Amino acid sequence: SPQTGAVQDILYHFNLGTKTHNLPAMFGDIKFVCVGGSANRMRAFAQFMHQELGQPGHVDDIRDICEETDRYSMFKVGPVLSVSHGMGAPSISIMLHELIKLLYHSRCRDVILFRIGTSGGIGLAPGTVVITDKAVDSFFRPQFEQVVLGKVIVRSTELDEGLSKELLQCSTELPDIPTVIANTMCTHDFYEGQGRLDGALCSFSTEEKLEYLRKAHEAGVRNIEMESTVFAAMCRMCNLKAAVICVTLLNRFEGDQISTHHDVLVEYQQRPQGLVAHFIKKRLGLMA
Ligand SMILES: O=P(O)(O)O[C@H]1O[C@H](CO)[C@@H](O)[C@H]1O
Ligand SMILES: O=c1cc[nH]c(=O)[nH]1
Repeated sequence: SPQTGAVQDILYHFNLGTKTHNLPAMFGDIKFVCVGGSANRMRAFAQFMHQELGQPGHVDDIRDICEETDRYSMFKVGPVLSVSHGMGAPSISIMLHELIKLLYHSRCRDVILFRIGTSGGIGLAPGTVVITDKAVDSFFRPQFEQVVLGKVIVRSTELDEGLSKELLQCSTELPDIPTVIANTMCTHDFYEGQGRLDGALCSFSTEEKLEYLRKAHEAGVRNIEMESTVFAAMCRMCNLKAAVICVTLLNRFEGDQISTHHDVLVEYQQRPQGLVAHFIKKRLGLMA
């Protein structure tokens, strides 16, 4: 970008900057970045990684690097950065602009990014982990459209196939993480945008909903969430290896409401985290 070499760069939503912080000293050793919607999940993931990597100190001492702002949360555990991105494309897009600049200013090399999230499944048992093959839009196209200067720019959402396969291999080495590689549909809404009948507004019938989900299934889509296309597109444009790993909370052929018990949902959310932790430990040569 023409501006990243400027005298000062302020990463406003992180409350970090090149003049105020020694970014290479703070982040220069980062090799893995994990992102997900919720700040609490990303804190829990950092605490989990702290244990998994046998880091010194107490988990309760892992502080939110962005605590001065409540837009995003960020935690660092050795070579792993865990960052929240909120819900939807605009929120993750802003975060990724600043994250990618942070990695650039910190002179990080060979970083892998993972989105560890939740999703609605299509024809899968709840709790199944989906590693994204193609991230597709609501028309099942593997692309992300961004309006720039009043014009639509179309970017490819292709992800790293080798990385996805390596993650699938990791899932076979762990107990109780049913995992598939499949297409993920990214929408701009949780309710009507995902064909839900239970929003404040609904403009279609049950049969029309099911027909859309069937079409998605035919296009190889097995889960629906709200950030994968922009995440894939931005990482690809910046030559960063990336993967999307989301657990399904329900089977959308069977309903719209997420009525599963809270404890079960918490366990489901830990599945992508366990998978990525296993991958990271293998990459770091920490497996027995
Ligand atoms: O589990 P996270 O990462 O929050 O992501 C999913 O959950 C949110 C909707 O509940 C959307 O942001 C969707 O993409
Ligand atoms: O159905 C779901 C569940 C989680 N996240 C989504 O975007 N959709």
